[in-house]
Amino acid sequence: TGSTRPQRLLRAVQKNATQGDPQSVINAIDHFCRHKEWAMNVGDEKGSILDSVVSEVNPSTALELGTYCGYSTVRIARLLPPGSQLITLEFNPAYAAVAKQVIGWAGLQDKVQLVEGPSGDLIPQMKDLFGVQSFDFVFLDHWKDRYLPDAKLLEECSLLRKGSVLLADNVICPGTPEYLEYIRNSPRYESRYFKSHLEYTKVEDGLEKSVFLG
Ligand SMILES: O=C(NCCCOCn1ccc2cnccc21)c1cc(-c2ccc(F)cc2)cc(O)c1O
Ligand SMILES: [Mg+2]
Repeated sequence: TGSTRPQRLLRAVQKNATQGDPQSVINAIDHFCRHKEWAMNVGDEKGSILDSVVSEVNPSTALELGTYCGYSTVRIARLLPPGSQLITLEFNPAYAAVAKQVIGWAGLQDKVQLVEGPSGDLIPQMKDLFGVQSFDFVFLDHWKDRYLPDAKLLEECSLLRKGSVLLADNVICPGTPEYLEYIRNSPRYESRYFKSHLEYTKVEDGLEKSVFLG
C-alpha cells in the first residue's frame, strides 16, 4: 500500500506552500503537476480564465461540481467577497479527504462547504441543506456526461436566476459534446468559448461560459 497521487499532491502543498496563503497553495500544486506528476486540476492557464470570470461575477453563492484535490476550489474561494459561500461537491471520499486538507492549508475553510455525494442526488437538496435560493456562479468540472443533465436539473430546481453564470471545464478534452450542443443552441443561454489548453499540456481544451437568461 503506497501513497496515492492526491496524497503526494497534498504532501507537496504541505512542504512548499505557506499556511493561510492561497496563492502559494496554487503555485505549489501547479509546480507539482508540471514537474512531478500530471493531475486533472484546471491548472494555471485555464485557472486564469476561471479567475477573471469569478472576479467579474463576484458571486455571493457559488457551486463547484467536482472538487478533486481542491485546486479550483482554492482559486474560486480566494476571490469571493466576505460573507459569500462556495459549495463544492465531490463523489470520491479519498479525493474529498485530500481536498479538505488543501482548502484548510489555504485558510479558506470558512468560505467553503465540501459535500460528498453524487450531484444528481445533492442538487435537489441544495435549498433544504444549505438554504440556497439560487447560484450566481456554477463551475462544472465533474463527469463530463453529467454536465448536461445537471445543468437541466439546476434549471428545474430553480437554482439559476437571470444572470447566473455557468463555466464548464474540458469542453474539448475530454469533451462534453451533448452539453455544448444544448447550451449553444438554447435560447435561454448566451454562451462564449474561451480557447485554452488541457492543464499542463499543449493539447487544445477550453472553457464554455454561459449566462442564464431566465
Ligand atoms: O474526469 C475529469 N474530471 C472529473 C473527475 C470525476 O468527477 C466525478 N465527480 C466529482 C463530483 C461529482 C458529483 N457527482 C457525480 C460525479 C462527480 C477530468 C479529466 C481530465 C483528463 C483529460 C485528459 C486525459 F487524458 C485524462 C483526464 C481533465 C480534467 O480537467 C477533468 O476534469
Ligand atoms: Mg477539469
